Amino acid sequence: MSTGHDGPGRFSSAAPSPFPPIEEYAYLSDCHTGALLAPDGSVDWLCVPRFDAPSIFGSLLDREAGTFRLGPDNIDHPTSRHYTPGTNVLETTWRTKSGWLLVRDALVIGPAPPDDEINPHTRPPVDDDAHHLLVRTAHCLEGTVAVQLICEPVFGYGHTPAEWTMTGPQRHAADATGAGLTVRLATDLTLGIEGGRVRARHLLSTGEHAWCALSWAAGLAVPADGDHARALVDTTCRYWRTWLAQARIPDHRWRDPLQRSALAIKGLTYVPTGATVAAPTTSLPETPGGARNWDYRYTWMRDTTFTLRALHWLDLDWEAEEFMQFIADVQPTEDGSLQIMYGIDGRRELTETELPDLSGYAGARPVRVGNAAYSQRQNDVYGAVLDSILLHTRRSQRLPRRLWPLVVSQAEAATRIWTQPDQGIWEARGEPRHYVSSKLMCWVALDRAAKLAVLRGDADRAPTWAHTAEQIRDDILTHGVTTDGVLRQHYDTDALDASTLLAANFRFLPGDDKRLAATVNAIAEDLTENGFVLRYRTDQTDDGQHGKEGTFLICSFWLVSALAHIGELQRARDLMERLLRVKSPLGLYAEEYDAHTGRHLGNFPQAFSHLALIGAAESIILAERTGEL
Ligand SMILES: OC[C@H]1O[C@H](O[C@H]2O[C@H](CO)[C@@H](O)[C@H](O)[C@H]2O)[C@H](O)[C@@H](O)[C@@H]1O
Repeated sequence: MSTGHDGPGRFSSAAPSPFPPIEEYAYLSDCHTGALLAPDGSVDWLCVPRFDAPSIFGSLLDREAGTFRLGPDNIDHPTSRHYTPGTNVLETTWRTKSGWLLVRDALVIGPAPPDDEINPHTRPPVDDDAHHLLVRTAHCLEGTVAVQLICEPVFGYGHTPAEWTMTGPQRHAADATGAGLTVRLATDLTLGIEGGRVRARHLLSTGEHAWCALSWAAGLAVPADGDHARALVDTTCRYWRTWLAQARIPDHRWRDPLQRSALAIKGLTYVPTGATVAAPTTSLPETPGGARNWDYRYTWMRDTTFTLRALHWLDLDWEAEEFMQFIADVQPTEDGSLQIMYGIDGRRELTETELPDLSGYAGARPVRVGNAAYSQRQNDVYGAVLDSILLHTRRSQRLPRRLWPLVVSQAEAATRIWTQPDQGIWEARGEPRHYVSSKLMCWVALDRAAKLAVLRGDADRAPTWAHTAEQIRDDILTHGVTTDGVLRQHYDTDALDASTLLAANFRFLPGDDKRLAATVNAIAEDLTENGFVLRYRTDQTDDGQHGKEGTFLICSFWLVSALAHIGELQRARDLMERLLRVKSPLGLYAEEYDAHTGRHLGNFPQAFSHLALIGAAESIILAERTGEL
């Protein structure tokens, strides 16, 4: 593989980076896998058949690891890009010297009922309707445009170039094979094989259409013709709109970002199991050119349960139903507690390895697959799960019988471990510590478990769990607060940590508590860069990593919620508006934001950022409506 750089993390100053900025990618999803599209019309990331499979288009991580372009010849910058409203279908408009072209891209999912049958109160159609098909249509709006198609898969994360064979007599379909996988490209253009790629070029005039589709479905089913291809794009639009129609999105000036966040989150869901990935990518760097590169294509208990919390507020409850099944089915560890993360199919082992042949995004190495965090002890996980079960129980007015053993085992696990150090919510790879946010989430675990026991009428367990919750609370307020009355990162430091903002989100402390106000203000003043929140200062924290990182978007959104909770509504609104201004051109967020360069950093799009956006908007909107939270 080419490195495209002259040393780790160092690009020649003469040549601009060949990697588009992370925030310029568009995201498509069929709820089995996701694709990232660069502004020039190239699919730079696609793993098939599902999120955690090896990539077939991996240019995101190495410019020679495979790509698939459809767009005008000789022009790289579109005039505009937007999602078809209410969908995860992309529309790109190009203006060339001789004409205008519209390209639509969809990872096909559907069928959905016709628009007039949308009923927000009924369950949507069975939504495992992915076609395992990427459809791309082109329409010349005016003049003439030379359309170029280049499809160059490289299988196994850039390892195995495709071997192409034409299928059928007309050179309108070809199969690419490599690493035990075959995908089929079909089009109305005339294809030519050039080694590991196929290419086509065709002049379209006003009103003319072209299409292509890539299939990895069983039987490699492809559209019959252009009408069918366009109908599949429309089907996909209907699918997303049908899904979105179930949501109760407040009629507020933030309606658009709320909708986009809901669509992004749903697009991170793996429908066969109800699990969500933290992000569809691996190894987009948290430090430019650096080594903080992780694989996020797994389901973290924390990320998913926080996601469900956000979706509940939008009345999107079916996702919680599915995920409850998932957690009831996954295999716990030997002591009965849940792992902190699983594969999207419930797999327990996520062994981390490096792919040394890949250059990494803009030279950021290593590229990792798997995630060693899976075997860590992170004591917040029980609270995240039990909070989610309580919320779900209240919303659905029933506690499914099969979840009760899980409630008991997680409450017992939290009771057993809350006094012990752990790796914390940030998954530090240094020494285990007595993290305040981990203990706070253990309090959440026992507090929510006690409430669930009351709902179930379990008179024995409810008081025991409530008593343990009180013990944890006392312990935190004794050891977890500095002499300035601020919640600290862990018991042996006075350093700040944005995860202590969860004291507001999970109502560990009431809005008028002085310690909460002191913590929120300290974080706003001392843990920010240009007003955006760091999760902690890397020079004050033993996280087992090197190098600085950007501000963490979830932490900035948490600060919005916390400011609203302590009654600082105008400060909350101001920060929310700033955060909305730094969204990507298509309304998406990565994990981090570099407050100095304005660039997004880390995996993209990131569920954490979008779920916290919804939570922050909720805090402000509720406060605006009622004058209280
Ligand atoms: O930066 C260190 C850690 O980064 C990842 O963890 C982060 O992402 C997780 C998924 O969104 C999230 O649950 C966690 O709170 C974040 O700190 C990475 O997965 C870890 O391996 C890594 O140590």
